Amino acid sequence: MMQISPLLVVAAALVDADGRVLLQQRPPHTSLPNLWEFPGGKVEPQETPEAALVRELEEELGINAHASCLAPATFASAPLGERHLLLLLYVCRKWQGVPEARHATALQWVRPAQMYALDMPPADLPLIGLLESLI
Ligand SMILES: Nc1nc2c([nH]c(=O)n2[C@H]2C[C@H](O)[C@@H](COP(=O)(O)OP(=O)(O)OP(=O)(O)O)O2)c(=O)[nH]1
Repeated sequence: MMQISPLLVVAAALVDADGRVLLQQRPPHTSLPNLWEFPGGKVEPQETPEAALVRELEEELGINAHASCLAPATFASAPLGERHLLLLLYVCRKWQGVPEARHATALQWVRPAQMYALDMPPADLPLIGLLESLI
């Protein structure tokens, strides 16, 4: 039987007071170039998912979120090249600081319904519907 090692990734739907969600654009020379994604990244060994997301939000956006403000929302399970992606999506409405694009090419705040018109990773598409009903 083929061995598949799942890749565990955590990501956040940061929601502002107007019900808009922050997306960041992946740089051109990465995998999934130029696509709009939820901020986040891989969970390192020995790290809880929440600690990983707190770390990624600080590294990628320079904001501080408390683990207790990360509400598990939904997940995606999808093939990703040779791997299999498990993407845990949290909703976060409270953080400190103003997000700045430290890794991404650009940031934008969008309503969930607007996400259908953006180029997002295929794994993210099933997540949009839930955000529409949640936010
Ligand atoms: N952060 C994030 N990653 C996503 C989303 N959708 C999706 O398929 N991914 C994938 C892209 C990457 O393969 C992986 C996230 O890990 P990453 O961004 O740290 O990985 P990477 O391969 O770009 O970077 P590297 O650390 O390997 O250089 O999950 C999403 O909405 N947000």
